[in-house]
Amino acid sequence: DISSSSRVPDECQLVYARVPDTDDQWATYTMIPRKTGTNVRKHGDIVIQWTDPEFPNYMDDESYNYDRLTWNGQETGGQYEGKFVVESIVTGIGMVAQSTTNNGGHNVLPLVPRVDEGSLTRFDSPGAGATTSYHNLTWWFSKDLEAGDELLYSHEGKKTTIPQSGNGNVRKRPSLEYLKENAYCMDNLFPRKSRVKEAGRGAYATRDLLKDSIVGPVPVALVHRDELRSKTNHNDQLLLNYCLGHNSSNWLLFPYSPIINLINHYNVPNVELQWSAPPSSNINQNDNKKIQPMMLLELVATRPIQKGEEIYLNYGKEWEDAWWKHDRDIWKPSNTHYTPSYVMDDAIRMMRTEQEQKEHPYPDNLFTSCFYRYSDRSEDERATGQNSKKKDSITSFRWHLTKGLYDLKNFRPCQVLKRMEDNSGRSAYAARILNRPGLDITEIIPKDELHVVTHIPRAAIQFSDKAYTTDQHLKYAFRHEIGLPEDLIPSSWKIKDQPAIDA
Ligand SMILES: C[S@@+](CC[C@H](N)C(=O)[O-])C[C@H]1O[C@@H](n2cnc3c(N)ncnc32)[C@H](O)[C@@H]1O
Repeated sequence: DISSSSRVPDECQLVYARVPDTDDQWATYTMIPRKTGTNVRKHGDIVIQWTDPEFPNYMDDESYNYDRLTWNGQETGGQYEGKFVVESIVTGIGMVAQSTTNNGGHNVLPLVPRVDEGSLTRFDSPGAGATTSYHNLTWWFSKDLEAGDELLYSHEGKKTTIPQSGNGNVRKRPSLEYLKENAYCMDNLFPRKSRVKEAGRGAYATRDLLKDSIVGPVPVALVHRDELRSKTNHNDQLLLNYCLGHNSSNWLLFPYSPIINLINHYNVPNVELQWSAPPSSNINQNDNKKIQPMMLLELVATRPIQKGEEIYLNYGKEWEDAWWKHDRDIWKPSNTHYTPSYVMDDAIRMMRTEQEQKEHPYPDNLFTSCFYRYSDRSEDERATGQNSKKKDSITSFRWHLTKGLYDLKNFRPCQVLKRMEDNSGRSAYAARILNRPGLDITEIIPKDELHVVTHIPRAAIQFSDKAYTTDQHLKYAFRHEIGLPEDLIPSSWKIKDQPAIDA
């Protein structure tokens, strides 16, 4: 019996609540007025890259949306993690805020995530590759908001089975009293390096939390185990480590509210999970392309938690056994030379030309990319391209900054041909621009065209990791879902005729 007042502490600024007068729509609301340009929260979301997803055989249906939870990988910088398709799961604000297709109707915008290994390296850590390197994707307000306003982000292509408003109609602002009584606080947690060795990042309490109070809402999406088996790779998808499950069921639950995904395992936990309302038993498991009813768990404090304490969930004995086995018997340190792209970008100020790289190659796992928009060419420049009908025509373009050019979707492979100095004595480069999978059609350079761009500043060139070379693809990366107590698994989801998966 939790008194409603303990759900939303007075200082809470961000809440999750059912939209008034709807059955199944949930939204994220601000409890205080907000100013344009300020951050939604100081810390951002993590991003999980789902690489080259595959249709499980039995889901042989064109409309099956493996991308129902996701953004296009090129929006988060994940485009090179896979060979063909990369879907980015922006868990947190990217999923609990409503998306609007209403042009200009949004009031929050995302920044790009930071990329690093979070101190777990492949040379010395059994945890390498078991957690995501994409983190701290922060959001900012693009409009002033009043207390009680709903957060809306702009997302056209997002398919989703998570109940969403979709149409982006501006709804009546609920009263603060309604939110105080019915909402869940969503800023009780913040991210920081975990105190657990090898665990990566962790979740910490923003404020003192009472025993039995709700630490946060845990809306979950249904994911099938088959979706997480990668045929391209020897290993399961990284997403598995962020899912809740039990080996009596092939259905996994992916929690998607802010910071919840960062909670680590400890066998003396300070929180546990419970259903807010038991999931409706009429969920058609084999039909999860359809809109699923909202499924919501609650994270409850099992003892008083002090501000600044790390939050721990007991992932269960099976998870712990799997981890120790991994640590003792499976993991091996990497012994080949490796420099990730973000380290190289800090280290190298002057880019080498293709010619220079013959003598002085970059590490094998890297290549260079440029921020460039092919569709920015002027009429004249287009004409030169079209007139030279002969094969292997060379077209050239002078790089200049246009609005949105540094969006990650404009990031594409390029080969540095020449280094020059611009008028102010800074290095600038000429590079051949190449295609990659996933580009918009207007961005694809025709096969026989050699498209050279001059005057590219160093800042518009960066190192990229080749597909399947980053830590999340390591052969020995740990993979195991978080153990959900069996009594939380609805009996209709349990494996009946099929043998249980051995984990
Ligand atoms: C849901 S994630 C938790 C967040 C993760 N620490 C991060 O930085 O993204 C689960 C993963 O965290 C790591 N982890 C959690 N608890 C751990 C522990 N007690 N010891 C080692 N690794 C742990 C494991 O890699 C596990 O697969």
